[in-house]
Amino acid sequence: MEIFKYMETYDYEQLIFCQDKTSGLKAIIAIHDTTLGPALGGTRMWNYATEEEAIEDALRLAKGMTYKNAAAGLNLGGGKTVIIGDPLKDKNEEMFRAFGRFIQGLNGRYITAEDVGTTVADMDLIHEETNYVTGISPAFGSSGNPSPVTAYGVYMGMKAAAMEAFGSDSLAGKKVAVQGVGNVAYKLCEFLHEEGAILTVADINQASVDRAVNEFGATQVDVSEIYSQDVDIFAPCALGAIINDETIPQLKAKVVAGAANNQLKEPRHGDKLNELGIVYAPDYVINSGGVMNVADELNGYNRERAMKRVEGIYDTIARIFEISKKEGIASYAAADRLAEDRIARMAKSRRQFLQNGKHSLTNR
Ligand SMILES: NC(=O)C1=CN([C@@H]2O[C@H](COP(=O)(O)OP(=O)(O)OC[C@H]3O[C@@H](n4cnc5c(N)ncnc54)[C@H](O)[C@@H]3O)[C@@H](O)[C@H]2O)C=CC1
Ligand SMILES: O=C(O)CCC(=O)C(=O)O
Repeated sequence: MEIFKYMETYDYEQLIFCQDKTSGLKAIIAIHDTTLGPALGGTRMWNYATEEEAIEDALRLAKGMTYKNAAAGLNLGGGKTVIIGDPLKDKNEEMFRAFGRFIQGLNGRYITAEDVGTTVADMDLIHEETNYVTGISPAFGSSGNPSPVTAYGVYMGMKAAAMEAFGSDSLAGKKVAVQGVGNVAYKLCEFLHEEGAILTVADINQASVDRAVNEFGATQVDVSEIYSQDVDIFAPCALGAIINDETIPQLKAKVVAGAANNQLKEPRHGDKLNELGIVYAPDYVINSGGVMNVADELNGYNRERAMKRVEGIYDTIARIFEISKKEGIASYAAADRLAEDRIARMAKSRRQFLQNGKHSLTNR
């Protein structure tokens, strides 16, 4: 991989490698764009097969956060960290504290949070060394685990997508197939069940499935059968790249709305959904409740204020469908346009401010 070429092509600002021999820390912090503010994005811990794979993941995820934060209306840029290692075997206190010191060294350019493989307890360790961390324990006056809030945002976004597809945002009686019933989807299923939706679930973890079956009357299907269920809504809440050439022909659902990041294998798969008249709620918008929640900590956490912002995901998704129809583009492209326009407007207004400042200085 030619790193500088890649960074130049996709406008990355900074890539930082952090190594600590004592703890075994090998972390890569990618900062994509800080036009809107400091880069905020979680830390993923994963057993990457190669260093190149880890770098690519960090870069790809950081760019995703630029778009997610911009579309969410946050004054934050995009960044992400990957730690190379097995989250079940390789974690230790020194590792997260060493990582905290590296973050502190960036003096606020990057703020971290949880992601796959990291927990609130890990964030608390980072917090021993730096304040540039969110998603720490409620004991510190913070927001804690973001998953239930993410789930509420997905529920709101799913309602907006139902409005678009069915002319009503009521999910009562709607059949929903949920792929993966982990932290986010468990809570999503609770919201859906309370409203009277009929649930079908699949997960590689039988205990997670059993919980949804017992508590919400869900029907279990094999993981390979979740795409082809005769349902109204497909909610991907596990893996990325699950909307692809193999799965699209299987879909009977009229709506795709779920929590998973990077759902489209390639942009053309979003175009295909659009051609088929399947309403797709763009992933980084519908799942932005988590980041809205942790970002609220930066102003002194207020649950009510955070939830109010998360509720707004309904309107943002509805607006994206409007842009999509008006411009004749797929919803994923409309979401990108919304995010890019906001960044461009802010960059312009900042430039004007700087120019004005410079003129007044020159005139003195
Ligand atoms: N937790 C949060 O606040 C946020 C989560 N997301 C995304 O939402 C998704 C879910 O996140 P969490 O619930 O936190 O993760 P999780 O790890 O708690 O849940 C994922 C579930 O998917 C299951 N799974 C894995 N492979 C599967 C397969 N092939 N078929 C069916 N199920 C499978 C796992 O067993 C697990 O139960 C992820 O893509 C994550 O990146 C996005 C934004 C925020
Ligand atoms: O939700 C979080 O914990 C942090 C934000 C983030 O990294 C994400 O939304 O993917």
